[in-house]
Amino acid sequence: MFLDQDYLLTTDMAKKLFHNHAEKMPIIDYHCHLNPAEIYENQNFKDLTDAWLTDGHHYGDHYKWRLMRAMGVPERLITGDGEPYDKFLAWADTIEHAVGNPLYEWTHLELKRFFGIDTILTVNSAPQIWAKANQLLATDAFKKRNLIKKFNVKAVCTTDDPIDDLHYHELLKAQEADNGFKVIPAFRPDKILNIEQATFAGYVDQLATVSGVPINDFAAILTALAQRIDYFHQHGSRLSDHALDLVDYAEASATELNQIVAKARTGAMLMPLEIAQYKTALIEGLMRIYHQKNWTMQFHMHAFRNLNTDMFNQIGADTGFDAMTDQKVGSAIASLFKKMASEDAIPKTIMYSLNPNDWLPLLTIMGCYQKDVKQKIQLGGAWWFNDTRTGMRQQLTQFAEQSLLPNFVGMLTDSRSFLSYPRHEYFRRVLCELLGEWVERGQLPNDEAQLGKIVEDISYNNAHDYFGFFD
Ligand SMILES: O=C(O)[C@@H](O)[C@H](O)[C@H](O)C(=O)CO
Repeated sequence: MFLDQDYLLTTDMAKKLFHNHAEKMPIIDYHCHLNPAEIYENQNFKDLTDAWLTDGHHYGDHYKWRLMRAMGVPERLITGDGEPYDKFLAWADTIEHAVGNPLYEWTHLELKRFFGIDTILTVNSAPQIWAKANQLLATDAFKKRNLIKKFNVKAVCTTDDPIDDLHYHELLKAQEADNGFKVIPAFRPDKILNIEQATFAGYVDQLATVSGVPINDFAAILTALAQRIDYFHQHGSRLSDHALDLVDYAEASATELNQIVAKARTGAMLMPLEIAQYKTALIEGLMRIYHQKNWTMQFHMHAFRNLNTDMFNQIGADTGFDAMTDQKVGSAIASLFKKMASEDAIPKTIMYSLNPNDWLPLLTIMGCYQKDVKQKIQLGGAWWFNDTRTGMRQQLTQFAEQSLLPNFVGMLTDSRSFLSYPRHEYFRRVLCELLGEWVERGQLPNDEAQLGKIVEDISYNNAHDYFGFFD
């Protein structure tokens, strides 16, 4: 039956693995886009539209927005100034047509798990669901921090700019014992990496001011970033994240790098080679620092961002107008890791690619550099457009076929919504379903104890041990 207790659990072993092992495990959500200020302010959502579709801070769920556009919903009812109930009704109409899309299951899982609503969301059922959900959203139990607590979340990693003062992380640290979960900043230096962006010159000046490091050459950029990494480390950070939309590798001398930085700071257009040389050197410099501090580095690769120029100009980035690129990744990543391995300066690394065709090349390259730490280098969970049962099964299967799946640090929400924690349940069900199938085919022993330990480790224990957030 739809989303019943054995949903996705197609074998006896799958049922045992989920109900006896996965279900009880806490959550470490090590990559998301929740706003730390919103976590600290701990308000209630105004209504289900505020919680699901947009919270006014432009932190809305663009996964939903994308589907609404496919339904022909006018933009005013998506990111515009439409009435909240009209936006919700448009979402109800959209979700009726989202069969086979994970958002159909996620939406109804969220209604079940947060609100106790088993009714299927349709245009006809929308009024009653709107009324019941909004009534609950107004209660203390639905304050934003309580939504996190409800799912036994032990750590939330936000995505933060190097010049952020982490003020809200400091305030939340003081309340950590009461909250029962950590809010940990992840160091996301996209703005200093993206030298081709018009914002680069101004951002370098901001970085110099915040770090107190005068920046007159390339080396000073890394010195300033090292200072900010220390600041993040003092605030509990142990994790960085890089959006590498294109992945190129090109070496350069110190003189060439200084010339590239100087040229970029004038606002001049750079050549592709210059961009690749700068980004290669910056990533290498950061890898040395991360390795020295025992941090984990994440690469989010091959997003084709902001493909609708008109909409980007109107409502900005991360609004549902992205895709995946088909650039080949292997040679650049192999060159980078070969260079850094020669210096023994590869940090713990999790690599995600938006294009699943990259996963096998990446897994084979990772196998060349595993060292010292259990599963030091990992293929990241099925990301964004791959955050589906199909994508998860492929990522888990290829991870297992090329390396050691029991060492995987598991899933993350990567979400802007406080209601997304059932995505961990969805992932854990897919994992248990897959392991159960392997047992049924005789590929694995029918050993609940052995497989149950693996499920508990992938669900929580591996992330706890790998990231060092609790050390
Ligand atoms: O971290 C990223 O670059 C992506 O996750 C990006 O933020 C995207 O908007 C997203 O949230 C996909 O889930």
